[in-house]
Amino acid sequence: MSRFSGITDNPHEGRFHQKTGILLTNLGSPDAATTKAVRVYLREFLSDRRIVEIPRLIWMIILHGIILRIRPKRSAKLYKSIWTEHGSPLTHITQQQSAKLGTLLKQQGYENTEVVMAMRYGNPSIEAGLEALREKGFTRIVVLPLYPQYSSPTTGSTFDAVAKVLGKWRWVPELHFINGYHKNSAYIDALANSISEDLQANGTPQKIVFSYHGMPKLFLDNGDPYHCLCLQTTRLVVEKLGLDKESVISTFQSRFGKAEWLKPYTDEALKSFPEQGIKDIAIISPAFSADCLETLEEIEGENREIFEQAGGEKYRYISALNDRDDHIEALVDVLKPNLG
Ligand SMILES: C=CC1=C(C)c2cc3[nH]c(cc4nc(cc5[nH]c(cc1n2)c(C)c5CCC(=O)O)C(CCC(=O)O)=C4C)c(C)c3C=C
Ligand SMILES: [Fe+2]
Ligand SMILES: [Fe+2]
Repeated sequence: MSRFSGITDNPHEGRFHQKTGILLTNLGSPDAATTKAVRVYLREFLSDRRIVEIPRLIWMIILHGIILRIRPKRSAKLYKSIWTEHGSPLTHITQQQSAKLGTLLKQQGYENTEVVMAMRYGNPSIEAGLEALREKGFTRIVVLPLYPQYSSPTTGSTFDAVAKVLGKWRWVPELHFINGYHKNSAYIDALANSISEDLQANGTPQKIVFSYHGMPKLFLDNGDPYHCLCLQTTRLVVEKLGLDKESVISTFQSRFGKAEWLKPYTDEALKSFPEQGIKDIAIISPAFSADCLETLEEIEGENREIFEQAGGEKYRYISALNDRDDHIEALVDVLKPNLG
């Protein structure tokens, strides 16, 4: 058998058309909200060298000896609390985004495009997504990871997965990899719109918290730009809305393990607000392009409780951009320079 795979029924001229396949990716979820499915998912996720950088042998002992014995049960319970009739919110919303993006591209005149969604961990896999595009004859592929702020554990890891698959292909496609869009003006507009809609409906809170997914501080120290890109997104949204700088804060959530992560931590900030007299807040998570465990359970549930137990009175979560029209328009804007 050959080392490299290919489609062998090439109709010669037929495969050289200028069609662009778009692979829309996100992080991924377990296949079900069960301990077993979560264990499979976490094994793949936490074995990724971009996610956990501690020496391999030590990490494998910790992962298989401790974490995969304890965490799946706990995480499955959390997943159960957010699971819907369509399954994982993250997967379902990514499917909706993918369908709407495909339609909007066609409406805007990009007839020769097709969108396929894939997940970095779990299903549908990046390999399946790329294979589907190859089967359909796309020899030009744009990969758009739905992480506005580049980071090595997310965007970098998606690149690894794409490269691993394409490294086995005989005919490597013309590849465009979008490594972020944290300051794209249409993305900033969509965030600003979602905030101003909330302010109009619910009034202006004392503080707007921009809570980004965290990462070990060591990644920043070693050159990961994510922290700076997050702060830049916040600044641009604040400027767009003409907000007072003092009325917003950028924080980092979802700590994992004992090492120091990016600060300030969301939960600690929320706990400290009421004693400073800040009892009315709105919270938004711009790094999540779709609602998921980390927003629906952690921000909506756990963090609300922390704030209220500390004496907070009004707490509202502003949803991820999900399949809002202005979000899908922003994705088209991000894609445009790569559509040929
Ligand atoms: C272990 C280290 C982790 C790093 C570094 C990390 C970075 C990171 N993650 C996202 C986006 C998401 N993460 C999600 C879940 C999740 N993240 C980690 C760990 C790290 N993430 C774990 C172990 C989990 C699984 C849930 C759990 O068991 O607690 C999700 C949600 C997935 C879902 O199914 O809903 C997203 C999305 C970003 C943007 C990021 C960047 C620094
Ligand atoms: Fe994460
Ligand atoms: Fe920074």
